[in-house]
Amino acid sequence: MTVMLRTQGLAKSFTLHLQGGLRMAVLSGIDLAVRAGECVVFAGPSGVGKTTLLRSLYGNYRADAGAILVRHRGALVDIAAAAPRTILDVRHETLGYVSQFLRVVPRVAALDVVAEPLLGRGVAPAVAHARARDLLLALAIPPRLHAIPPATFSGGEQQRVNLARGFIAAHPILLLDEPTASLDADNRAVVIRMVREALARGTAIVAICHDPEVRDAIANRLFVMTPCQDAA
Ligand SMILES: Nc1ncnc2c1ncn2[C@@H]1O[C@H](COP(=O)(O)OP(=O)(O)OP(=O)(O)O)[C@@H](O)[C@H]1O
Repeated sequence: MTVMLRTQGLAKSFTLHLQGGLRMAVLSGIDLAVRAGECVVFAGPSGVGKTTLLRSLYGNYRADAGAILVRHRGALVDIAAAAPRTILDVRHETLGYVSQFLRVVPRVAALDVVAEPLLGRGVAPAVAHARARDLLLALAIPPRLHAIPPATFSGGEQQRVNLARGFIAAHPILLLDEPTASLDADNRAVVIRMVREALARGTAIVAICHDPEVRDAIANRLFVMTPCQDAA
């Protein structure tokens, strides 16, 4: 299958300004390849750099060295070297990210929060809202909550709104940060089904997932990380 995402020699360190500019190496020599229809889950001890790697893949952190190649409109774009405008373009069309927590926009109803990625692609509002409604219902968000801004929702409800928003645009590559952390068993099962359906459509998925049951259910492969050799 086509490689959708590949890193080559990726390195990332943080500069600790409050510690006199001390540099802390977190990632070095990371070579990762993820194919269409494959789910790779990061594994390794707490603090090894799983979140740092996921955020780097999304372009949130600037890499110190190496490449992050993403298949975008049939060509490979290096996220590590791309201009901000290009990164936004890649995120819009190709690279989705579902964080653990919903970034709540004040006064925007849950239904609109979920429909927004489709509306941004020019999908007709009736179609986008119908799809958003279906996803919210599948994730057990009842209709009475659809018109309410999610600011007051429970942690689990917010996470499910976030998942619905993350899955609605069917990005070819999806980065998932603890997609089931606040969910009960029924909703975990729904998320597992959504991930498997996305994989069957050919989506390439990279995930951080501490729940062993969910991990076993979605992972085709573990990417085992070990503490950076350069770390002090
Ligand atoms: N913005 C930052 N500035 C400075 N140090 C950071 C920053 N983000 C992460 N770190 C450090 O980088 C290391 C890796 O953190 P990261 O959150 O990537 O680990 P993780 O493997 O995701 O851990 P966990 O499984 O506990 O969530 C940690 O030592 C952390 O303190």
